[in-house]
Amino acid sequence: MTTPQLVVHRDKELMALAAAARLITKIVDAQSARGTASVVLTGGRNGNALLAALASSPARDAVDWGRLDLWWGDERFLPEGDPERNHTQARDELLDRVPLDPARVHPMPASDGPDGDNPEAAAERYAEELAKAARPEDRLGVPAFDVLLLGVGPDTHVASLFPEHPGVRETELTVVGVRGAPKPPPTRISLTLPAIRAAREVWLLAAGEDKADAVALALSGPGEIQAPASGARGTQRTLWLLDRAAAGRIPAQLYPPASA
Ligand SMILES: O=C(O)[C@H](O)[C@@H](O)[C@H](O)[C@H](O)COP(=O)(O)O
Repeated sequence: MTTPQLVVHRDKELMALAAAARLITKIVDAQSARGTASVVLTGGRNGNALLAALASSPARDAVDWGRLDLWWGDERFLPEGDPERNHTQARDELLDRVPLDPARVHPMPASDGPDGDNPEAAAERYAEELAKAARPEDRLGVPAFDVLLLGVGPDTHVASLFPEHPGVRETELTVVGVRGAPKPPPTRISLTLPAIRAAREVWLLAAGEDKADAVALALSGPGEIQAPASGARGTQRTLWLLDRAAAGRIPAQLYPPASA
């Protein structure tokens, strides 16, 4: 697994702007090399701040929006259009403002969809959608995402994989239903760590003093069951995008020398 790389920015606003610029460049490079790009979005304040920064970036339309595949790392299992859904928030921040190809935008199922209020069935449906999009050479029946974004919770959760919960222990399925999540709402759908680890690059976003303990813990080597963020690694790159407040308790030997 790739060793985590750390980049520390002055504050959360600058982190969002810099992460958005980084993502634009990544997508442009992928589209130039392969004619397409795929990104997995995350919910939460930092994930949404990145999308907002992307939407207002002067370089925004360097991206060929019609050749971008968008997936989600997790979703709150609520009715379509619910303001609490990550998909709804992503649409408000970015998706409804750029000319995406709707066929290439893959929201996770809603609780009023074909599977009703059964998160396990909805998770299975999403796993099938991922498998259909995967190429023969992709591992696990998951496309090799160019960038998979993850916010990091104060308990070191990523997506909807919480410490010591069943979802973080899953080693076979690529998508799981989550019940009784400590972070409301309690019912969710989430990629599993094996699916997350199929991504070329995994970028973890953490800003604010309330994340300092989680960042220090996740980087200091406990297992992924106790600290799910520590198991979120890309096949080519694992990048932690932090602000100084969230980086405040990282062990000295890990603190990047050239931090902003
Ligand atoms: O559905 C969700 O809530 C997210 O996917 C979740 O994993 C989030 O990214 C983290 O909880 C960090 O959230 P903040 O960035 O708001 O702290």
